[in-house]
Amino acid sequence: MGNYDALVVVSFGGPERPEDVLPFLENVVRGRGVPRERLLAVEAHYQRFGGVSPINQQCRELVAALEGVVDVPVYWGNRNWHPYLTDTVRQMAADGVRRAAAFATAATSSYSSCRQYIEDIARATREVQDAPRLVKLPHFYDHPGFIAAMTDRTRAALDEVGEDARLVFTAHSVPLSMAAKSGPRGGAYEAELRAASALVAQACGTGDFDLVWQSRSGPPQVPWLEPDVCDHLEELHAQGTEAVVLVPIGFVSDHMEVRYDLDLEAAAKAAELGLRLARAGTAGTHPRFVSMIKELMDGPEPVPCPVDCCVIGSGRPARTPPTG
Ligand SMILES: CC1=C(CCC(=O)O)c2cc3nc(cc4[nH]c(cc5[nH]c(cc1n2)c(C)c5CCC(=O)O)c(CCC(=O)O)c4C)C(CCC(=O)O)=C3C
Ligand SMILES: [Fe+2]
Repeated sequence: MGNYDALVVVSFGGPERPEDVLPFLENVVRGRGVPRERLLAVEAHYQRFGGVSPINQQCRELVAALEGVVDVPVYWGNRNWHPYLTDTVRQMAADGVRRAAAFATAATSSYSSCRQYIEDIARATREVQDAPRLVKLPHFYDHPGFIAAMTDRTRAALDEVGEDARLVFTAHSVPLSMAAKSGPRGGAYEAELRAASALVAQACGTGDFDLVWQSRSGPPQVPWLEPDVCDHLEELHAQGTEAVVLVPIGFVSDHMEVRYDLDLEAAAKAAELGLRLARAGTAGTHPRFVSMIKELMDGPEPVPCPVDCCVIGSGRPARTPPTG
């Protein structure tokens, strides 16, 4: 059983001032072969929001909600921007924390959504003297708490746009090479997202749904998961679909990918096509999502991922296209 003396939320991080946007983006893509044009395009997304990513405020709200539910101190640290996980772990050590549960704000298996958080945790505990032990809580893509929260959000969107709407689940695209290497046997990223989507669709009374991808990055010659959400809206429109609910099943809060790529880009595409569109919320601080985190802490000690699980080559997505 749990037996933790603290909880730490481990997240992606984001800038909160215009001048921090580019340094943040450079942290995210360091060594990943993302073209400069893509970086500058994404910089413009952040600047359109005043240089403020919504993700940090959402993490603060999750921490506040957790403080009302768990009976140990709750900390928060990021991969790509302040507060950095290493600084948080240093504070935890100073506070005398010895063994903490680590909740990463990503539900699925893949290098980006799991292994990279394991590496972040390992680096932070290595860099800090007398660091507490951090135990990463297990994946939760099919946990009843996550599914209940997403079902509630999806039902609310169906109420908004009409029960006849088609359910279109979306998640962050990743390179095909990363998707293939996810989970202990490969292919887990897509399989887990499809399983979560099916559970939410079923709870909304349908077996009929699509799973599509968004926020593609990387060089154009490297293949990523498809179809893209906007292309899919065109396809649905061509087939006579009149209403769509977009469900961001691959994200746990309404951060920049959701606000920009869905609420601006996909919404503009739907308007152009004359499709009725509603976007379901993310789990955020839904009470069932928050209580799920406590349940994960109270559950059995998680079995660590196998050492080669979700590892991609040098630990990075392929930078050159496959040949042949
Ligand atoms: C699977 C996945 C998740 C879900 C799991 C999880 O949540 O962890 C996720 C979440 C997020 N991704 C985010 C932001 C970005 N992701 C980028 C780039 C990339 N994402 C990738 C994958 C994922 N990303 C990949 C394979 C890349 C290519 C570069 C690389 O191989 O690493 C870039 C670079 C610019 C660009 O888009 O090209 C940015 C700015 C934010 C914060 C948003 C905010 O600020 O509110 C969040 C929560
Ligand atoms: Fe990302």
